[in-house]
Amino acid sequence: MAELRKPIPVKEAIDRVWEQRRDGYTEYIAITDCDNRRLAEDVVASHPVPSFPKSPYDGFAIRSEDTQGAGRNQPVSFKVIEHIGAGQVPEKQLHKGEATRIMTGAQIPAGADCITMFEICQTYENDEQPYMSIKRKMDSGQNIIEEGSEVAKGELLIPKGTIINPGVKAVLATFGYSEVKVSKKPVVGIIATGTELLDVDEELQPGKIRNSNAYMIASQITRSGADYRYFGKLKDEFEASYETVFKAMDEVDILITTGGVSVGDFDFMPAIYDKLGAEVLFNKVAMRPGSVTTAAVFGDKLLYGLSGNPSACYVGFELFVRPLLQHSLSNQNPFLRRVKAELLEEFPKANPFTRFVRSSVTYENGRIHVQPSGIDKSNVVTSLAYANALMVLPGGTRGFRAGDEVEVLLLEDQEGQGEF
Ligand SMILES: Nc1nc2c(c(=O)[nH]1)N[C@H]1C(S)=C(S)[C@@H](COP(=O)(O)OP(=O)(O)OC[C@H]3O[C@@H](n4cnc5c(N)ncnc54)[C@H](O)[C@@H]3O)O[C@H]1N2
Ligand code: MOO
Ligand SMILES: [Mg+2]
Repeated sequence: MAELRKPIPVKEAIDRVWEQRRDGYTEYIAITDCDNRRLAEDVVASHPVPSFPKSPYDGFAIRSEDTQGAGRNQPVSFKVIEHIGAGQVPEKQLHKGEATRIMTGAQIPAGADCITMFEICQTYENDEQPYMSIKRKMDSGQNIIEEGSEVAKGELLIPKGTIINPGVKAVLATFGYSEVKVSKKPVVGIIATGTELLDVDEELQPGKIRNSNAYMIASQITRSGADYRYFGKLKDEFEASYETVFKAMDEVDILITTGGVSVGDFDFMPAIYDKLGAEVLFNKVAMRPGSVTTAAVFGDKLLYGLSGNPSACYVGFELFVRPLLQHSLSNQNPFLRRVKAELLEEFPKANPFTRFVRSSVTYENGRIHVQPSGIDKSNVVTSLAYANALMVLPGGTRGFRAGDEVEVLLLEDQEGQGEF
């Protein structure tokens, strides 16, 4: 008789692998290459921004006290003593009745305490000496971008773990990070098992299928920010499979196999764990799909035996592998973000085990809607194409109606959350 496995709750299975998490390594890479990587250190302002007081407009720098007598019929005149553009440093200090012609982004000259825009100034010349006049009073500090008004030196700007997007990059460049310290991508190995598997470029043959899981897992690994190494597909043969698994463990941080973990006559993964002497953390989880998902520790590395059934394999990766990769990439919120959504169509199946339904989340009029993205069977591959979420239907529930509120895990969200 086939071995009877005792299912453990999903949360407990996640806790068991979570205990095995490893901190990742860091590396420096060029700022041009760091998109979508995660910062491995806090970005702290090494200087104030701006680092000098500057003009927000093209106009004139003057002393506000010189405008006190100005009015609609009372222009006050200034002698223009210098002319500077952005990048030039003013050389002259302003005294009573003097102005500097100044462009946007240029440093404010000593003595000046406000900027008047060109649009409110009259300009003229007298004996080739330029002058300007204005007909309104100015306040001290008016139209001046003060040193440090945006950011003070020493301020924490972006915490470690943040994904580098265009805005983060602008900040990195502002503070001179030509090289950026990022979390090194962990390397995850992939082995597909199954005598029935054809390569993606092979014609279909009787009884055979193309290996879709290896490509799917590689893509999930990439989506979660890690690197993968593909060790190929193996026939269901014990010795050769054992050798490949044993050697692969040496070359990766985490190893994933797909297929061969159940109780079939050609499911060799359990025997491989045995021969390795790996400590099996679980081999049955109270969930659908993916109940056969297995995790084991070999040396200081985790070995995942994901199901061969495509949807079960997919869900197993997202629930049990992804959070550890996120941790090693220093994401402070390594778990999938969970939100509430309104179910758009009925889901009549009962759920003896917690069910993770491949689903499509849409946003309409500020509300989150969800519906299954296709056939809800473990062996189905096509429903994965439109899945951007997993609907979580707790074990013991008897089916759901359209309009019910359900929880969903967002698969393409970058923020995540702190707990499962
Ligand atoms: N007597 C029992 N039979 C089964 C049980 C059980 O508890 N008792 N569990 C079922 C469940 S649930 C699942 S899920 C599957 C898990 O099977 P395995 O993980 O052992 O995977 P395989 O047997 O190798 O393959 C299952 C299925 O998936 C296809 N497959 C495999 N690899 C790939 C791939 N790389 N790309 C695409 N499809 C793949 C394979 O052809 C099979 O159809 O076991 C149930 N049986
Ligand atoms: O491990 Mo299976 O996915 O529950 O059909
Ligand atoms: Mg099997």
